Amino acid sequence: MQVIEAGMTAPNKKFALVVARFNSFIVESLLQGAIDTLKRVGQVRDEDITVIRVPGAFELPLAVQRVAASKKYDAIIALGAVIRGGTPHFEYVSSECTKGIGQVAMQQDLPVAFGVLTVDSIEQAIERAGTKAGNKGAEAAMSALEMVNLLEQL
Ligand SMILES: Nc1c(NC[C@H](O)[C@H](O)[C@H](O)CO)[nH]c(=O)[nH]c1=O
Ligand SMILES: CC(=O)[C@@H](O)COP(=O)(O)O
Repeated sequence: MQVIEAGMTAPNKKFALVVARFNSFIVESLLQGAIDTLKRVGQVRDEDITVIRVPGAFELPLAVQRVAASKKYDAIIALGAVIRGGTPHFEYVSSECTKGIGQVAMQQDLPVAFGVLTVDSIEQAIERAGTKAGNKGAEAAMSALEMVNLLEQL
């Protein structure tokens, strides 16, 4: 049996974090969690981390696509927080964001970690942005670190 899996340190890799500004009081915690993970776990240098900001989650896919096409980065981490309101708008924003980001990863053959919260309430968002349910930004960074190393072995 052969098992292929990868480590988490990536000291010579470049990472782009594409960050939605909407619900910034949540997303900034996701961003800090992601950056902390890249540096502390991945040993990624400060100069190898780039943050790109967009208005909201709906704009993430286009920016992620442009960043991927630049061929400047080894992985992308998309961060945002889509919080259900009183209309079906949540469904459209979250589905288009999710689908678009996934398509970029496949089309560009590049690790694109999904760190976008899609939650029913602010409380759920807070729980997943560094409190009792962890930090989805940090989790996305862990995925990016592993995938960068794994794809080099495939
Ligand atoms: N309601 C949320 C949004 N809505 C804004 C859209 O993402 C987009 O910026 C707007 O429709 C203009 O194109 N965005 C989030 O990131 N989170 C939300 O909860
Ligand atoms: C995800 C959204 O777009 C949502 O926050 C907007 O709220 P509403 O559905 O009340 O307009």
